[in-house]
Amino acid sequence: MLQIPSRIPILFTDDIIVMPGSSSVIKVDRSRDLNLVKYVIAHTTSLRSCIIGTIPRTLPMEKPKHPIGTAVIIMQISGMDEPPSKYMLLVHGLCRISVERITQNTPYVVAQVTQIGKWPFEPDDNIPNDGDLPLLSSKLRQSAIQLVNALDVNKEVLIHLKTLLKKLPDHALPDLLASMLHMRKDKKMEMLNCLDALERIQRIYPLIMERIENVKLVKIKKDLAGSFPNGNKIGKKDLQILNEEGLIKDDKLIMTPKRDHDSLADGLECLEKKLKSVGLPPNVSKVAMRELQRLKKMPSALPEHSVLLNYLELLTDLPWCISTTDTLDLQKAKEDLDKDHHSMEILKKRVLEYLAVQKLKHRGANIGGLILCFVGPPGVGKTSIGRSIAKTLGRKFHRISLGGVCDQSDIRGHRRTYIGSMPGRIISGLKSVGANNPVFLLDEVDKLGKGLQGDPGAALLEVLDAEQNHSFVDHYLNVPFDLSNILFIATANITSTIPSALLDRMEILEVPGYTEEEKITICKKHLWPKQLDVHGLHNINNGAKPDISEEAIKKVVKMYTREAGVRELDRKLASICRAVAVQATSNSQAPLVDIGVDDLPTILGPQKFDRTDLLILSKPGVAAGLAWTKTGGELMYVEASCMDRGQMDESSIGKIILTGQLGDVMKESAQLAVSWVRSNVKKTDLKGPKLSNSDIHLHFPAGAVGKDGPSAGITIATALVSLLSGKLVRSDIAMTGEITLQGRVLPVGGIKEKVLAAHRAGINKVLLPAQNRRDVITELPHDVCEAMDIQYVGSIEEVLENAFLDEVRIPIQCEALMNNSSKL
Ligand SMILES: Nc1ncnc2c1ncn2[C@@H]1O[C@H](COP(=O)(O)OP(=O)(O)OP(=O)(O)O)[C@@H](O)[C@H]1O
Repeated sequence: MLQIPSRIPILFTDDIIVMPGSSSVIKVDRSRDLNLVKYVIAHTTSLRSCIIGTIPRTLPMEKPKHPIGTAVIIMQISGMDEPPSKYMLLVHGLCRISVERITQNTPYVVAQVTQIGKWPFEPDDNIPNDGDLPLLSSKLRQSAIQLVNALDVNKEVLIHLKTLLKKLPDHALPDLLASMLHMRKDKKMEMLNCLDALERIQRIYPLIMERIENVKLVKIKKDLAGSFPNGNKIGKKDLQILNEEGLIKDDKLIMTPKRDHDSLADGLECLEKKLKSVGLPPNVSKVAMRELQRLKKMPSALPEHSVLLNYLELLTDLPWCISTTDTLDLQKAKEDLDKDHHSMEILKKRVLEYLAVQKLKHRGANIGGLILCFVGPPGVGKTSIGRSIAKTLGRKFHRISLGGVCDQSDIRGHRRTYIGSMPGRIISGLKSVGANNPVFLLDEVDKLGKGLQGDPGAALLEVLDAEQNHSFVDHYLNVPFDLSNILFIATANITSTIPSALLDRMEILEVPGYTEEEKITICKKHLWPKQLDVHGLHNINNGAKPDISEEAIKKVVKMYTREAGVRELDRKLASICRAVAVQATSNSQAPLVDIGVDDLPTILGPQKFDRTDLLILSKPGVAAGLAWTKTGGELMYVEASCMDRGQMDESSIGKIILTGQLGDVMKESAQLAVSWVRSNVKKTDLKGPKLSNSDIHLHFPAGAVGKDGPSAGITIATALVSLLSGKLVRSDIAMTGEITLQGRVLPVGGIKEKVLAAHRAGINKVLLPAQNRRDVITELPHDVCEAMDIQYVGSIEEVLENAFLDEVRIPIQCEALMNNSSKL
């Protein structure tokens, strides 16, 4: 027995009135309704267990005290979470409800409701089985079957409808018929508000009879059409004839279906013409024509009708043979790219190479689909250079944000078997740009999720694979579309979370963070003029344009931001522009035209960072390392401490305690460093605690941020040696490098980011693995190389030589090995 909960979430509907026993598609795009989808429907484990109420929206003056609505279950949900968010819900009506009171208004509406009646297929004891009702009901059932017989529908639909009409209990029949008939909203609302079963039958019966008449008339009209001079249009004279033949009542030809039918027929004709003119490939055209024929035979009242119509319209909207012409002027392209973005030389070079090849391709050469992937910290311009590449090439641009996408139908679309199904983002994107060779920016490809609904990464593989993507089949479209002309550009912060098969198909281009000098130039040339534009400050007070001094920019970069990219810097400039705008529009103050260092504290508040806020290492057991994170390089201190082993501990060696959310590789690296220290610092004359008698605790602040990778190896070893020797590590030195059991120092990644982070933090000396010398030469800007004292180390011994203020004499056991290690 169906029991509706007494408190259920409510969805207000505009045009749709859901009748009990019928299915409807509801569009959800208002914010409170979107919240309902996000917070309630998306969180249920099974969609069908989620019962909500739908209430038709009424005008304020006719608002009833206890509105009547329908309790529904959700059958299917589809849509986009990307702004502007929009969902389509396929719902099935259960029974009427009466709203007693609204108990919650935000973030979505919840109401206390009373259930009215039962589920259509449940026998209702309150309905009398003698008297007028069964009699009228059987008449209605016969008429409904007569109407269905008269309709021009295919055999299966006919059988289905007739079985349904025969099976339905008396009390549910009028509701189902009301959902099938074309009725005005107010009439349908009256049906919903009508709580008496007999009265419902009395209301629907004349409508069914009228519809039977209309269908008959349409048929007669069709038969007679040839004999009228106007073809399908019936004139006054013709009406006279029809009247004489008794086919017209009260001088009126009530033909709601006639109008629908005609406009529909016109629409279908138009659609057919379009399908023939958009250049569908032969195999697609065959499918389209077959579906069109099916559509023509289908009654428009069937939900599948609109599904098929939408599908065919999509076929006409897709750019099957529309493409933009590439601008292949290399010189101009270089100028354009330089104009939009400072630095980023590797990227620009690669784009120019691509253009050169494209130019040759036009002369007969051929290259496979190109997929570039820009990897780098946030705010370094990965997305915006993608946009500028499209502009340079003269192609359309479309951005697809993949962050958090965990359903493969987001990429490949939903199968068309359900109402409310939609194509995937690739096909939707092509529809919106209207050209088949756009630049598609797949943003945040490293944040693709994996959910119960399949792996979107696998779906992307098919999109990006040059071998397959010339015949990509979207589930909704169900015919192949050639994606090989699209220039795909992906962006990511890190490569480690990109599925390896996907990574394999992309050409990785690293976009490292900027140096201070680069940031200042970007600010002067790009960000400041852009912010002036955005804030309408290009022309304040007699053409004067606010200017910001280089010193002020430098201070904002150094003291108010600490980032690899320029996003925060951009935000700070926006704050400055807002302050200037306020002054420019207030009558009491003179407009601020030259912004200097002294204006910054009033506008931006106290500075956030201080060059001198580096840790002055005042205790043994601490060393500064350099870490690479997805937001750029960072200075990371490693802390080591020793304590007596616990009484209960029977083992011969002390424990190693690691804290600071370390990944597996980093844990192993810490163990390696400890083992090296244990095995090489034995016969010691060191003053600190003895390793063999102690538990070692290594901590990596900040504890809440996850860390991984082997590059902290030499820093951990240095911190331990400092602890054991009681000597301080130099405060002005930072290091990075992987350690081996033999004490060799191996190369690590992210060198540019790490050195820049040290530079930003005011550290002047860094220890880097000898094998990373090449990266420093090729990646680091000259001014940073000049400013930094970079020491290359091949063994941990060399690290220790450089890391301490006074020389630390460590009696290393296998000295010969250590001395040779840098040559290994
Ligand atoms: N080299 C540059 N020259 C000019 N402007 C730049 C440069 N680098 C970044 N910008 C500007 O910085 C802002 C942020 O860039 P963008 O949004 O493209 O960063 P992103 O690397 O895509 O970041 P995320 O990884 O967070 O998506 C943009 O306004 C962009 O124009």
